[in-house]
Amino acid sequence: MALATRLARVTISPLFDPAEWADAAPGFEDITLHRSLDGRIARVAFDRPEVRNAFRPRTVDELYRALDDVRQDPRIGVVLLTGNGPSPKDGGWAFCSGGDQRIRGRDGYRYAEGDTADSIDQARSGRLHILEVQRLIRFMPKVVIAVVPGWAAGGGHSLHVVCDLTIASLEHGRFKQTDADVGSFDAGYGSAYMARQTGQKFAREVFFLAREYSAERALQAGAINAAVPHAELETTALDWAREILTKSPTAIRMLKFAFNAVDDGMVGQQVFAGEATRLAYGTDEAVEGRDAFLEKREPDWSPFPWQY
Ligand SMILES: CC(C)(COP(=O)(O)OP(=O)(O)OC[C@H]1O[C@@H](n2cnc3c(N)ncnc32)[C@H](O)[C@@H]1OP(=O)(O)O)[C@@H](O)C(=O)NCCC(=O)NCCSC(=O)CCC(=O)c1ccccc1C(=O)O
Repeated sequence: MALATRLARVTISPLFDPAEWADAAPGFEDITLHRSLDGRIARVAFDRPEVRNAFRPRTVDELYRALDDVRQDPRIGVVLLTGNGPSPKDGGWAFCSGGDQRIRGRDGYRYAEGDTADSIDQARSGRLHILEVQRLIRFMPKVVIAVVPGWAAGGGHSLHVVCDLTIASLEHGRFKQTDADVGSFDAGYGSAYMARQTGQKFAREVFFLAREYSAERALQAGAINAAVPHAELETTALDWAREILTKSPTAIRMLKFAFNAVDDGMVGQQVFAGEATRLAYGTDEAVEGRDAFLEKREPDWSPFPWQY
């Protein structure tokens, strides 16, 4: 979007309550990142409403940086992933409409100075690193809530699927898996994990027919957690986030990785096991093993029974 148009937008979204959030993190062009005033909730938002929040490589780079930043912030327990809006062009709302088709090349999505194919940087190869963002969401030990104010389409649909929870606007939330319309296919979490959530028949319908579904229909299918009045979307998401923050961080972390493990194969086991090992390091028994090594003596396991 041209700088003048960006400056002309006085609020990033009517759903965004400035009283809840500290100043935006600087340095991003295609997304916004805010932390709640108490620093415990992050709001990461696509900020390309004029193209239904489609992502280009720069968007994905920024999204990865923002999510990794909040992943490493020990104060943050919940991340709201959403889309700013509405579109200044036609008032339409979007969570995300997937890869920006204007700069899609034969080897993935291309870096470009401007918005269109004529400004593609020929020196850089195409990317499909939204999949890296999917993995970051999947493996971060925090709850990620997709807050869907409008369209979740294509790769944007996949992103909502991979988030831990989804809350959508009753009036404007729309779900459409357009991959097969544009010769793309998310053969990973976007499809297989969706089938886990809703069952094979509905997931195959969503992908094979690429129809449009309302938030109410998505709720009925078990694809989302809640459909709420548009004006209450972000306040509801904040309420859910604050409720989650009343829980034990360790319990939530272990639960997320336990939910993941069954579908993530040995990587899922590894992630869960890594957290279990860290917990075990906190015991006197593990401390004895470390100390014995450092003191060049045999470990004394006698104080530690073979628990059952
Ligand atoms: C989202 C729509 C259904 C919304 O329809 P509507 O409300 O009628 O709005 P439009 O008039 O169509 O759109 C307004 C405006 O936005 C432009 N636009 C919308 N989406 C895109 C987009 N994705 N890229 C570029 N531009 C977009 C649109 O052209 C209009 O511009 P004007 O200049 O005003 O005319 C509808 O817009 C729609 O269907 N959009 C396309 C959705 C789509 O097909 N997305 C790409 C799917 S493939 C993908 O996402 C990447 C692949 C990928 O990520 C992936 C690949 C492999 C494994 C995993 C993945 C993964 O999914 O993560």
